[in-house]
Amino acid sequence: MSNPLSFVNPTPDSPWQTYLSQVDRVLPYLGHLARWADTLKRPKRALIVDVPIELDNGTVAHYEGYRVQHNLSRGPGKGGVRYHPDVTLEEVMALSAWMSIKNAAVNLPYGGAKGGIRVDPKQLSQKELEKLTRRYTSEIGLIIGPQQDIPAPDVNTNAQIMAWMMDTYSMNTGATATGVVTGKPIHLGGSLGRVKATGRGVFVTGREAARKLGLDLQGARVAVQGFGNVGSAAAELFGQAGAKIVAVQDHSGCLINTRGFDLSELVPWVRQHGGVGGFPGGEPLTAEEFWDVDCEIMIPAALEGQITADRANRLKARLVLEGANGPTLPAADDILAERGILVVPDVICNAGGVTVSYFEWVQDFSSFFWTEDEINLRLDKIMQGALRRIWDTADQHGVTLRTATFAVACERILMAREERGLYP
Ligand SMILES: NC(=O)C1=CN([C@@H]2O[C@H](COP(=O)(O)OP(=O)(O)OC[C@H]3O[C@@H](n4cnc5c(N)ncnc54)[C@H](OP(=O)(O)O)[C@@H]3O)[C@@H](O)[C@H]2O)C=CC1
Ligand SMILES: O=C(O)CCC(=O)C(=O)O
Repeated sequence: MSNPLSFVNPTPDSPWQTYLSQVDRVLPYLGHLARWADTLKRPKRALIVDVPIELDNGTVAHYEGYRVQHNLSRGPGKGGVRYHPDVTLEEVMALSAWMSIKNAAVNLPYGGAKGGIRVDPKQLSQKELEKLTRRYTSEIGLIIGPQQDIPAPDVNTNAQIMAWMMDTYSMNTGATATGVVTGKPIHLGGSLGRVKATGRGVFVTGREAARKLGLDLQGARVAVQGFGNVGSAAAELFGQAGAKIVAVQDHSGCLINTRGFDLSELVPWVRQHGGVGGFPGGEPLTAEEFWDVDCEIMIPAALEGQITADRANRLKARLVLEGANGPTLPAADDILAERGILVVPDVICNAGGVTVSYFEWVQDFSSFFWTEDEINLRLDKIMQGALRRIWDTADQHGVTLRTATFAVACERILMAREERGLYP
């Protein structure tokens, strides 16, 4: 059970505890900035809101919603909104903190924020989902805005939900504010390339990491957990590069196909049926067997805490690409490092989404829109440059890519904190 009233006493094995232990590991590399490190260990601001809606059957239901702004030293808050029955304040705190690190690692002019509602959206009608989104947006309207904090999609949220958020915020403030959220539909100020951007970033960082390992993507076997926005887009790009997607898993099922799935059939199947379960082009596996699959690349692209110590000991992959936020527990991280399995951490691996969100925000301000080629080229360049800098830091200190990413990012955040000073 989470302890929502304390920033400093995390629930064991919670995402917030994982994040705090990742910060502790970077302290030796922060030099004089380490004196500011406690700034990173508590969010700047955490808002809990009650979201009441009238259901289609006439009853009133209350949902708990959150928006946490972890750090705003480098710019407005930025980060997605998650709808999931397991969302807690502690989880949103961790997700917002990872956004601070991620945005700084890629050198975007943002702080870190994240939001969520504890709800199973699959139980709601489209009308109820719209009411929930609009009420939540009004409640967090106190702290969001194009220059304050800019939400975006995350698990179980999408362009339609961003459109409702943008419309609600605009109605409440009296002017259309396209820059208040990113990940919008294209004709409402959305950016080309945003839907697949996170998966593209996973692919770009994965391709660079594979090159370093001397791992040929042609014929490489890839396992993907979570076949939603991130997992499916990454799978398609690896497929196009000649890799074989040999195992996929989500809540609806877990499948293996050692010859490689036909993605031109699997992707539409998932769109139509809501999950991989029942897809005829593969053999069923148990959820636990997924972690034993023979593969070169493992892409966790679902939720936090999936790679436990036990699973880390069993993993066959040479390369783990963290499409999800926080998929690896700290003990598992150590085991993977000892076993020589390279992990490209979430805070750089899945930064492609927020990078194209940044492009969207910039395009909205200038009302001048770029082509998809321009977006993908700029994304590739930024991701490759950020990864190169992180790799140099890892080599310099002899640390993992995760600690190196934290070192680069925390230095940028704390330098901004120091230069801005403490007093109003
Ligand atoms: N969207 C984005 O731009 C970004 C997302 N991320 C991160 O990527 C991850 C996935 O997000 P996204 O693809 O957007 O979300 P989606 O809602 O599009 O997809 C989530 C996927 O994960 C699956 N899933 C959820 N829980 C489990 C579980 N316990 N075991 C197996 N599969 C599970 C879902 O399956 P089912 O529907 O069956 O539950 C679904 O396939 C999250 O960690 C998110 O924070 C990171 C950066 C940006
Ligand atoms: O696009 C964004 O602003 C944020 C995406 C996000 O939530 C994430 O990177 O985890």
